[in-house]
Amino acid sequence: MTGAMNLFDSVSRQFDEAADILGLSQDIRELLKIPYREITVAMPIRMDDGTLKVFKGYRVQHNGVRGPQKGGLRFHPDLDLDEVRALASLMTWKTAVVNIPFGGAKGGIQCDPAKMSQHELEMLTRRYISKLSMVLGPTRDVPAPDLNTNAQTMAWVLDEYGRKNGYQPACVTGKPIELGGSQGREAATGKGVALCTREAWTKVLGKELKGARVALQGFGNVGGFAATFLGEMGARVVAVADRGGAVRRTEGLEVTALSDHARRHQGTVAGFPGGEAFDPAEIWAQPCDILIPAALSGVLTQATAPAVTARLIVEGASAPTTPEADRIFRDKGILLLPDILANAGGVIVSYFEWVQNLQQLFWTEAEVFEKEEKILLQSFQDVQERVRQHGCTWRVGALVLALGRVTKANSLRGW
Ligand SMILES: NC(=O)C1=CN([C@@H]2O[C@H](COP(=O)(O)OP(=O)(O)OC[C@H]3O[C@@H](n4cnc5c(N)ncnc54)[C@H](O)[C@@H]3O)[C@@H](O)[C@H]2O)C=CC1
Ligand SMILES: O=C(O)CCC(=O)C(=O)O
Repeated sequence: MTGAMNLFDSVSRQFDEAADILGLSQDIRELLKIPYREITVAMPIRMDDGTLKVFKGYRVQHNGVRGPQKGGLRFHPDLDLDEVRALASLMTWKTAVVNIPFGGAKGGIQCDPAKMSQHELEMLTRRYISKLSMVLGPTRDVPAPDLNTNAQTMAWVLDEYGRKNGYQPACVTGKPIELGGSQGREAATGKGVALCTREAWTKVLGKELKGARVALQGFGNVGGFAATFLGEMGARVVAVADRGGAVRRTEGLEVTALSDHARRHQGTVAGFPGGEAFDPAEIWAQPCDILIPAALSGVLTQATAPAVTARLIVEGASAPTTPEADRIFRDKGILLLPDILANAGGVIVSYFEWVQNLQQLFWTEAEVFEKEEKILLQSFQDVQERVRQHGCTWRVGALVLALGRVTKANSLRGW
């Protein structure tokens, strides 16, 4: 989805920039780049109309030197092994940036959930987990929600894993509260995006958040909650695009009404009466101060980046920016907060969910949000320190921090 360069090459290029700063040797680079394990599974499913369809699923466990491997499960028609590999490596760096005791993994199924029934999705999720359960588990690899998956999907994961292994709620995070999920996990990623946006906008750029114009691609779990929290902080959400359409309003969209509309219209903002419709492909050119990609990978490219007028970009999505677009933003003086910091709120609260499950404890939402903010703000400062020290971008600064922690763990283990 990144054009000429595949996503893993693109992520590897970013890795090399940070590895150069740290002076990492070729063998250590190889050790850190090559995933521990990559699995492809074929899943035959009897569809509701009686036909048999074979789906492809993937799980890449990139690195487990700092703890069990951790990362989401995504459903998308264009998903392939290369994309999952790239996203798995980003999880290793993300858990290291925020210093939680996990490695990195990612998985998914090549399917279009918009064209499938709940029953078909349940069968497919169960088949996927049944094929992979021997490499999953609370101390091995712990899945979570990602693009087009949610708490219900994680409930099926819990149930299917439990068939072979007994009831182990810590085997998956992002579960419904009723099944041992954590308060605050659903909103956690969007909350983290909003907190990072606030820190960068007010403390790094020295601007007022009240009235600042925000445009978002994606209004699902990440984009929807990010918009809600930023609205509460006084920002103006002026444009939102999703798979179904796009709406804008210079004076600011009413975010609560927009969320209600999306809930009642198959998750899309299309047709919202409180704004003007526009072509979703035009989202990057919308006049705004803060731009938040919160949907797909590889969407900010050499072709789309020149149109961006924002002063700050906050990556809610995983890997939305290609290296070419990164360069364009740097040259234009646009500050970009990378995914491995900006959207880490989700995995931070997944860590809290795992901890609560292992201890059979339940924390309140206020406790969860307070702890999330503490870790995220510390990580923000840690990255900022690397940026100052090396005069680099925030992406490279975050990677320098992460690679430092992972290589240290490697060497302590004797590698
Ligand atoms: N859910 C989580 O906790 C985390 C998610 N992320 C990342 O955030 C991104 C979004 O994930 P979620 O919000 O969980 O997914 P979601 O499935 O809840 O929402 C996805 C949103 O993207 C929109 N979208 C899909 N295709 C589109 C297209 N072609 N053009 C424009 N919009 C499109 C959908 O309409 C929807 O609004 C992904 O890149 C994911 O990796 C990162 C960290 C954690
Ligand atoms: O909550 C988690 O474990 C990981 C979510 C995820 O896939 C991500 O942060 O990109």
